[in-house]
Amino acid sequence: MSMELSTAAPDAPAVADDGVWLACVACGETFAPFETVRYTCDDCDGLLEARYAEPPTWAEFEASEVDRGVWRYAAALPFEMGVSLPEGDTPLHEVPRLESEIGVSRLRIKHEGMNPTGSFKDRGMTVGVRVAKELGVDRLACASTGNTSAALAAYGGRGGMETLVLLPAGKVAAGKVAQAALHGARILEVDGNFDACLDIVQDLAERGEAYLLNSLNPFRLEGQKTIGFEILEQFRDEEGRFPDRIVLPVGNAGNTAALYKCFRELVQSGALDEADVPKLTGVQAEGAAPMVEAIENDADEVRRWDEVETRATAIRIGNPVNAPKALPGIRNTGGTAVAVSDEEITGAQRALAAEGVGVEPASAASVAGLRKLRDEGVVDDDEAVVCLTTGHLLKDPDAAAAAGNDPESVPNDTDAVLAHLAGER
Ligand SMILES: Cc1ncc(COP(=O)(O)O)c(C=O)c1O
Ligand SMILES: N[C@@H](CCOP(=O)(O)O)C(=O)O
Repeated sequence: MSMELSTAAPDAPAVADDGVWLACVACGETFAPFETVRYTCDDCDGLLEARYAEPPTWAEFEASEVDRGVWRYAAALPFEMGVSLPEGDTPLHEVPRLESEIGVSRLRIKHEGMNPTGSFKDRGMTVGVRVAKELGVDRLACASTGNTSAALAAYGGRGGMETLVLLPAGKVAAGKVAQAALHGARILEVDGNFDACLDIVQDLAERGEAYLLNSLNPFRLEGQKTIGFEILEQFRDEEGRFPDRIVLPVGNAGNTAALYKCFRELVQSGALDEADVPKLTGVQAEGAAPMVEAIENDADEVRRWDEVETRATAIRIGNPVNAPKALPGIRNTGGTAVAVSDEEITGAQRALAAEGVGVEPASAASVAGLRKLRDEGVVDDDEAVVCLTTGHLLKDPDAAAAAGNDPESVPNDTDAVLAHLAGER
């Protein structure tokens, strides 16, 4: 089964339902999409992806009844509408000071922290929960470093379903645990890292105890694919040109896989020239960088890291399950991957915040990675770049407080406040 950028649109197999089916990216076997719950290939256990008889065109998006957000791109999704809050339509910020400091021809920040629960996961959940309804399941579950659990709890709650989230104990930022709790999820804290939580959730799903809504679920990635459509439309409207490169943080590698799928579908329909496909450039924290290791070693598979650590807890992941989809995405678009230190991440978080863009640490990894690749000469000064920032600053208030200014105590008196500001004590 080809994961090449440029392949002809596939003919619909007999199992297709209204022009949609699931295909194994490893062996090519096809499956009916909504007949039974399935996450991986029955034959070889490979990853599945949704396929469409008609890949999408810009004209279909422009003709959409929904004028913004994820469901504007329904022509590229398995349904016309999902369980929606609504999500998507996030801003593409200009950051002139960072642009000139890093030294690229154009830099924009796609701030996915502006989604309803504060991260890109909402785009996946609106589709994933819709599919869960189609399949008739009643309990949804995920493993999470935090954001997936917040989105699952909100969208599952909205859909009137039971939600169960497994978190690595003590390793999830406060804002995210609070979201999952208030949106009504049952929270299980596991004495292990995210990858261990995902192993358990996969076992639960295989035993039919819950419907898994991590990015191993191919329909989650269909929703996340709309980040790509939106970036291309926003960037093109603004400048009449597509970005040369999209830089993004990588954890479980779902977004990398989803963006690559977006580009492949547009190339298939003729909506995007292969030469205009942005270079997918992944960034990981040094303490959790198995994808970077695989790219640097030109390896076909990613080695699972059992010990992972980083201040950017959202990407504290050692076994990126979407690697078989994401590695071709990086390679076939001419991109690369780079690891950054926690200090570099915090520096980028501060620089974004100074321009009014508040992001959580994992999100700032994209900007830290761009800075590093520019310093190393991997990124050219004439490139137009979009950095994806994946989650909102308030997700991790402790990290924000630690990276920001300390509050100063002053007396309850205006003259004393003025004296304090003038440097007298
Ligand atoms: C804020 C944030 N950024 C980045 C990532 C990594 O995204 P992906 O797993 O799609 O690589 C995650 C979760 O994995 C996240 O929560
Ligand atoms: N950062 C993620 C990790 C799980 O990723 P998923 O995309 O596979 O759900 C999170 O927020 O939990």
